[in-house]
Amino acid sequence: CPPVSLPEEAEVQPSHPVTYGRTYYGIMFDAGSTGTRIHIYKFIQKDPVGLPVLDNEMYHAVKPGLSAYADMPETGAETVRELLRVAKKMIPKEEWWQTPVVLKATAGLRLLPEEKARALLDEVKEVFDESPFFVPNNSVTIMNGKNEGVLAWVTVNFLTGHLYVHTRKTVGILDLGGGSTQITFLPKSKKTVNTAPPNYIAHIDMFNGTYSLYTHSYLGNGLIAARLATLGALGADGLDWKVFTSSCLPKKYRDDWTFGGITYKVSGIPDGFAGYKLCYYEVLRVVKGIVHQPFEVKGNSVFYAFSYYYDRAVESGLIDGSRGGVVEVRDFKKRAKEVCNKMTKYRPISPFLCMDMTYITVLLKEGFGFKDSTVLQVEMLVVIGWKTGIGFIGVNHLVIEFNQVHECSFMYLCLCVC
Ligand SMILES: Nc1ncnc2c1ncn2[C@@H]1O[C@H](COP(=O)(O)OP(=O)(O)O)[C@@H](O)[C@H]1O
Repeated sequence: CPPVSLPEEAEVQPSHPVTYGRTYYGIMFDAGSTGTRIHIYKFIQKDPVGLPVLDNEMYHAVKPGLSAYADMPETGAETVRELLRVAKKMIPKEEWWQTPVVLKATAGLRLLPEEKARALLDEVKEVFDESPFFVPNNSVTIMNGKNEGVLAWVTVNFLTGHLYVHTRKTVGILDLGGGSTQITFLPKSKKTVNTAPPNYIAHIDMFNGTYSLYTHSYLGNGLIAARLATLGALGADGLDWKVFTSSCLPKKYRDDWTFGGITYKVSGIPDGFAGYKLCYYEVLRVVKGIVHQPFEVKGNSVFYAFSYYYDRAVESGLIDGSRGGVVEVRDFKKRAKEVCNKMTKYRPISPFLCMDMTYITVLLKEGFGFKDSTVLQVEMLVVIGWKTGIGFIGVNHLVIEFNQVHECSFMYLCLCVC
């Protein structure tokens, strides 16, 4: 039973290879804060007037992300070169020259000083230029947070069958990355739009209409960046000797922990206290006064939550990893309390599980202002190319054509590899 319903007009393509028609390939890199991922697509154009459809996707990932190489941009770009080797193996040689290669970086590079991010992008561009693939203009860029949120919204609403002409009933999205977190939904009430900071409203053109979405990307509020902020390690000096402590960590825990290429000494508070309550107040500082509460979020909208919401919900046993599941905000809170108050039991999973679960709880409740009873659909979004909108998306094992919405004028949706 697929976890999402199909759009009414959607036609699911059989997964067996189609052997006729013209074949195209496309390469998309998702340069996230915690890893760099390559998606290699094979498209087949069945008839000369139609859009190409997805026949196959190949995926490969490396850790850490590009931002870990902030001081060694050439080494960072080498990770991209390695991944391009995979593409060379997968794509027939005679197709290389017309296979576009694109890289979109997200929060990891947004968090770096501009000149360091620039150096990384330049090195990657050089690797692209040296490759036999087709390098379109602006093929190596940082995607802005607004587009990241909007694309995720388009993706999930397409998959859940909410994207059609005159659509009104849609679902919201909550994406928790390593460096940033995004919230996007289509407000039902005017008050949500009028009370939001103006730059939180994105106007998108779809199906010859304009939709005003509430969307924001909070840079530094991704799960891993929030750990640093909770520990007070964000932008700190004296990293050689300082030990960053937290009551969200097991008392006897002490280790080196690396994020974004920087290593931090972190520990619990050996002769102090650990547990949910103290942890709650520690992580509250990372959220309070930073995250805006949209007027409407207290209502009954449906939200899909993915990325680290999904990862942690699975790890803490809230949902089944193969199916995803429906949870209420209070379930995250209940599980956070349990994990924090029984840290030794959960330590083998991750010493950070208490901090992470508490952060998720605080972000949802104190940050966005969700009620305990708000229902979240927590899914693994195996998104194929959502960041470039190349056009095909899958949730769990379901892969759907995206190109029936091509009549829209939304640029990402309309971008196709041809
Ligand atoms: N192809 C993918 N399919 C499903 N989840 C993914 C994929 N790529 C990344 N993720 C999830 O995204 C999260 C990490 O986000 P990341 O992209 O590294 O951070 P950011 O968006 O803040 O730069 C993790 O929860 C990871 O499981």
